[in-house]
Amino acid sequence: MIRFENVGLRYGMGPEILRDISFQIPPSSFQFLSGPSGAGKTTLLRLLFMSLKPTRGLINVFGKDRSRITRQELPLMRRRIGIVFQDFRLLDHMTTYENVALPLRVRGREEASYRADVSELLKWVGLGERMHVLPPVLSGGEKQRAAIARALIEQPEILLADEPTGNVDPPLARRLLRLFIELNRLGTAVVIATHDLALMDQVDARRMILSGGRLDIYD
Ligand SMILES: Nc1ncnc2c1ncn2[C@@H]1O[C@H](COP(=O)(O)OP(=O)(O)OP(=O)(O)O)[C@@H](O)[C@H]1O
Repeated sequence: MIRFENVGLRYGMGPEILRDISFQIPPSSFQFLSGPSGAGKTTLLRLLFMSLKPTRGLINVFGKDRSRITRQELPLMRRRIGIVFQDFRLLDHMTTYENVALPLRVRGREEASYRADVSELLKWVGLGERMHVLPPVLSGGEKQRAAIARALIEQPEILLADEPTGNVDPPLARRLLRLFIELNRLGTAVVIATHDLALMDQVDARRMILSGGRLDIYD
């Protein structure tokens, strides 16, 4: 589904943050991406989401060579990838419901065609009662779940989540993890960047560990 071959990345003239990174994300797989702070987890997620280009190596996304994907093709490809950013990136002047529905609205879909889907998804992440409030009044965990719902509304084939349990207490972290596992059971590939060892210990999943610019994989 996504394949990296000897990928390297440096920002500007800086040092190489990622070096000779090779791995595959198979369809319907579940993996954690871990490593110390500054190891390059967010950078690797950005390469997966195609918001960064590698400085060397090959990246193949859904059968296409990344270097041949045009700017025009990118939005369509990205629709197949859901991403939850570390800082959520919710729009404060729109309700939770509107935030989640936004990707569909942008595509010109009629509200009547998606209203039930958005409501159902918000109920699934436990925000049924918070649908019509603005993000500033949501708790950190609620914002996190709203961001997850927005990433899932277009039924992506792969979900990338950057420290999704970073701002929540352990019971909520377990609940979010159950949500990701359930999503994975339904067929979505999941990549969770985290340095929460306790979280990783709860699932027997593949671990991709970044350190010193290199990636080690433990299946
Ligand atoms: N836009 C940028 N320009 C220059 N350097 C950057 C940029 N973004 C990240 N870096 C550097 O790249 C390295 C990796 O950063 P990255 O955010 O990918 O690490 P991380 O593993 O996600 O860290 P954390 O766990 O703290 O979120 C760091 O040294 C960081 O300072």
